[in-house]
Amino acid sequence: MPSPKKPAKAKKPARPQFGDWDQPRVTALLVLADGTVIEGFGIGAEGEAVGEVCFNTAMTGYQEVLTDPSYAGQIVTFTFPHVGNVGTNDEDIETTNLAAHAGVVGCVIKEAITEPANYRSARHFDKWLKARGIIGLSGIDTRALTARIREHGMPNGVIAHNAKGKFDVKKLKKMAADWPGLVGLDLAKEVSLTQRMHWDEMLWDWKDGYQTAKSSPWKVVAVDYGLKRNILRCLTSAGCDVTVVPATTKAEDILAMKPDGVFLSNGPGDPAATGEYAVPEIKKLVASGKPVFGICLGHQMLGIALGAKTVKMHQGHHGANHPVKDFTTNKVEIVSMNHGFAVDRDSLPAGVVETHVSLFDGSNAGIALKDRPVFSVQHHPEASPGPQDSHYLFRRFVSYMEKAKR
Ligand SMILES: NC(=O)CC[C@H](N)C(=O)O
Repeated sequence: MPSPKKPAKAKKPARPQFGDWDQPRVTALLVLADGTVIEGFGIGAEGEAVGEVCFNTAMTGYQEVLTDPSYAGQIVTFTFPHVGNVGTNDEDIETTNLAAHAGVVGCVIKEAITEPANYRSARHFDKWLKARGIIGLSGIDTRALTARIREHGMPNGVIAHNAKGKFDVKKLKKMAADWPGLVGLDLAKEVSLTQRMHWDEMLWDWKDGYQTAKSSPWKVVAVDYGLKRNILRCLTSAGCDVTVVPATTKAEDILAMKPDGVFLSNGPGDPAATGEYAVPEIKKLVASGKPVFGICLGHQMLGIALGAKTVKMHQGHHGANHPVKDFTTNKVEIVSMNHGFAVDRDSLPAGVVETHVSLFDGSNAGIALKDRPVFSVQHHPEASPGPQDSHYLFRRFVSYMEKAKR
């Protein structure tokens, strides 16, 4: 009897392509502290990381967002669906501390990453994420996640990527639930430069790229709590000769450098937790009478140094189209924002005025001392990414230095 024909061996399905929508395989998870598990495709580095999950509504500038040290301890969900499609380059990195992995621990995007299409692109976004150790997840309904954050606040969560799709979900749930969160967390000195650095690069120009400053009459010391490079470029382009110093630098050492003004940078973590190395030193800098300008974390810590309190926000502000009103000019500017804490306006002591307010939710966006050239804003006037409406603040700082010198 003829032997029955062997059935043809079933063809193994092709290995799922990276980020392929039709493939059912789950290679990444976002596990929230309340036990919610969101399944997606892994991108970037493999591993697990815990952080606070927030959303950012900017339509451009993902590379700047992901290298902004203010995002340390956070997982960013991009509401714009196409992230990664213009690739990455070495010029759009925001952190000053290239040695440290300063910035987000994870990112969540909707669509699969396409091949990069931009003349400035040097590297595929996926490879870049991997090289920076950023764990990513794609292919989920980022609108639903955003709506959830808007309603219930920013949850703590774990982002996990495993190419084999193997996860210990119970362990990840515990990891997310056990993480104490950003309140009380001091992260500024983790991301700060550890050595002084001189800065003379100006803002990017379409024709010439980054140029070096030729004349910089105003000597500024910038304290790096997680500084963004574009802030330094804005200072340089406004005529400042900038020396960046580590977060832990003493006020005496800063003043010994004889600056015309002192700049307090943005940065990650809880402003009320930065401890002895920041707020007490800022108090001394204010007492010196020198012009002082603070941005974001610098604004919040200046607020504390002046006697105000900071509070944790419900969903925070992370985007590039937030309206803010400047009471000193009565003008509205569209700004870039990235913060989860805010200065409580009701706690502002006598002598400190509110100069700016967020027109989204009425939260404080700027303060100034009545009798001294000391001021700060909650938003990011360097706008990287974002509109440039607030660049005038760097000129305001220079005008204070001019006045102080006269
Ligand atoms: N961009 C910043 O400087 C952020 C400040 C602070 N870490 C916050 O979340 O509010």
